[in-house]
This record gives sequence, structure tokens and C-alpha cells, in this order.
Amino acid sequence: MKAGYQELKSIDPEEVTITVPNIVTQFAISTRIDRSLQKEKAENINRVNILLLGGADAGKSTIVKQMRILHMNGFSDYDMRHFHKYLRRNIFQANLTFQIFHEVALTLQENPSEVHSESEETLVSRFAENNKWFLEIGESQEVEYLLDFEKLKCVQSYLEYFPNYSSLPDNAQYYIPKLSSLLSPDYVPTAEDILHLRVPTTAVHEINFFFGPTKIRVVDVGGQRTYRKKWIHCFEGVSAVMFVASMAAYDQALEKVDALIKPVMHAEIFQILHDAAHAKKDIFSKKLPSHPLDKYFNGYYGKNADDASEFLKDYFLKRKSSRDKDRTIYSHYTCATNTKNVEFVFKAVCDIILKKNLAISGIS
Ligand SMILES: Nc1nc2c(ncn2[C@@H]2O[C@H](COP(=O)(O)OP(=O)(O)OP(=O)(O)O)[C@@H](O)[C@H]2O)c(=O)[nH]1
Ligand SMILES: [Mg+2]
Repeated sequence: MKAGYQELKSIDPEEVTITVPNIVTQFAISTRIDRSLQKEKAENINRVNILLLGGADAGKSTIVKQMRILHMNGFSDYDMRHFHKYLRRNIFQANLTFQIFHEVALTLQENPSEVHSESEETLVSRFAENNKWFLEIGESQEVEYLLDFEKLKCVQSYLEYFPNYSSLPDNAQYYIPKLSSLLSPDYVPTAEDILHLRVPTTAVHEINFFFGPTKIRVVDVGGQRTYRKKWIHCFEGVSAVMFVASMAAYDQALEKVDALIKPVMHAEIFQILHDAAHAKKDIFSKKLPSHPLDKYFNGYYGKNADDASEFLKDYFLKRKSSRDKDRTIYSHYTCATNTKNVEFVFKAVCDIILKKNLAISGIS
């Protein structure tokens, strides 16, 4: 810095000649700048950058997978192999399936009238034990035990009767009936299997694609508490922040419901919210008959699934600060594993953003 100043000082001003472009060149430069600004403006009108935020397990990455199915030719062979590895892990990881069956067995033991034969009883008591025996057997035997247990009549009717028993992971209902095919080593997963796969996001991921003439960028982040600190680095150039909340989590302990919406209780996040996607509406409506909403929320007096959905949406929007009360946050009920439904919601979100882009550019 100092050396540069010394150098400048040593220049004789008499010797400096500044070339001023003639009027024609100046005009050409100015036109070029104007054109490039206009081009940039036109490109910005057709550009949509969506940032997905939300608690863990809410459905953000599932929406991204749907974008790949809808707009990026789905999954490559490489992706499929990658997902297959995770699929087997999803079933075996931390003995997840054992844990699910363990819970089922414990409940069946509390309701012995559901268990009809001696062979059923033997397997139920086996699964009701802790997992020590299960950890000591090989994978092929594990598979045999799991399939035998899943086939039991009492287990099947239990799973049907409690389609979404709170302690089961949300994808259990999808995977358990398909267990025998999924566990076969040469099974090739389908796009639907992959949509139901649970792989927590641990880094910031983005996808870029064209939706007609519109250039779309979707950024997906991890929703677990430790990853929320990284959200702040993702806001640049974002046209819309979509908050994804799981409707299916309503019957978890109230603290957990609050944990799901806690991130938006930070005023900064709510102020930039554009959309709220209330995901897992399929699980939500299936759960309601056996887990009525009024058991979990004071002040709910609705009668059906529509009333209950409205109530949850309002519960979420109540977090808006008074400063923010006149700003619209667009709400969408979604089933993130349903491609058609996500397509519909995504189109609605893009339409709104594109209209806003036009308004900002002053063209509309
Ligand atoms: N039935 C059903 N399952 C859903 C829905 N949305 C997501 N899931 C399932 O819920 C699980 C979690 O979904 P993810 O998309 O991984 O959740 P996430 O918000 O990305 O979670 P993090 O990466 O941990 O922040 C997966 O097993 C999905 O298949 C839905 O609307 N309906
Ligand atoms: Mg994710």
C-alpha cells in the first residue's frame, strides 16, 4: 500500500495523458452496458432460487428427489446403486426393523387375545426380548426371522390397525409389506422405494434445472439442530424460502412439535419465509382417527381432517411477528412422496415467484 503511494507520488502529472474515448466509443460502451443489464434483468425474471428449510425428517430431500424425477430424468444407474446400499442400510441400520418388530411384539404381548397360535406366541416372545440374540445371528438368519415375523397374521393385522403407530418411523408402513423383495440381494429399487428412503442430509446440496424457460435452483440443507447453523450461508440470491414442516409429527410430545417449528420462531427466518409446505398430509389423515388432534392441542374443536389441517396451518402461522402480519406466507399441504402432488405445489410456487420477479422488474 505504502509502496504504491510512493510510486504515485513520483509520477510527474505533466507526463500523464488520459485517453478520453470519443463520443461514438462512449455511446457504444454505454449501449453494451445497457444491453447486458437488460439481459441480466430478463434472465433474473426467469430465475427461481428456492431454499428449503425445516426440521429433521420433515420431507425436504424428498421434495428434491421429486424434482429429479420430474425435471432431471430421474435417477441414474450410479444413483440407484448408491440408493440400494442405503436401502439395505435403512432396513438393517441400528437394527431398525428389529426395533420396529420389537415394539410390535411388546404391544402384542400386552394384548394376548391378538395372538392365536403357539407358533405365533413363540415368535412374538422372541421379538419381545432385547436384541442380544438378534445381534448374534448372521444376516441370512436375520432375514429369515424378520420375514417369518412379518408374515404372522397377528403382526399383519396389528400393522394394519395401527398404520402409523407413533414410535414407528414414517417409512415403516411402506417398507414392511415389501420386506421380502427388498431383502433379496439382487433387488433393483424403484423410484418409489427411493422416495421413501430416509437418509438425513448432512451437507448443503443444490440442484439446477430448467422448468420450461425458467432456470431453477433448489438448495437443500440438513434440518437437524447441528446443521441449522449452516442455514445462514445459504440465503444469498434466494428468491423464496420454503419451510417444510411435517404434519405427521403432531402426536409426538409437544416439545417435539415445538422443536419442529422452533427454527421459524427466530424472527429473521419468519421474515424471509415465502412458502410453508405442510408435508406428510397422507400420514396425518391416516393418524387422525386413532390419534385425535384435540388430545394434543388445547383449543381444537374441529370435526374432520380438513379442520385439523387448517388448525395446524394456523398454529404454524401464529409464529408470525406483528411486524410481519400483513405479509403473505403461501401455505401448501403436500404429500412429498406423491410425485403428482409435488408437481402441482411446485408449479404454484414457481408461478407466484415468477409473477413477483415481473413486478420487481417493473415489466408487469
Ligand atoms: N408418507 C410420507 N412420507 C414422507 C413424506 N415426506 C417425507 N416422507 C418420508 O419421511 C422421511 C424423511 O424425509 P426427508 O426428505 O429425508 O426429510 P428431510 O427434511 O430432508 O430431513 P433432514 O435431511 O434430516 O433434514 C423419508 O423416509 C421420506 O420418505 C410425505 O409427505 N409422506
Ligand atoms: Mg434431507
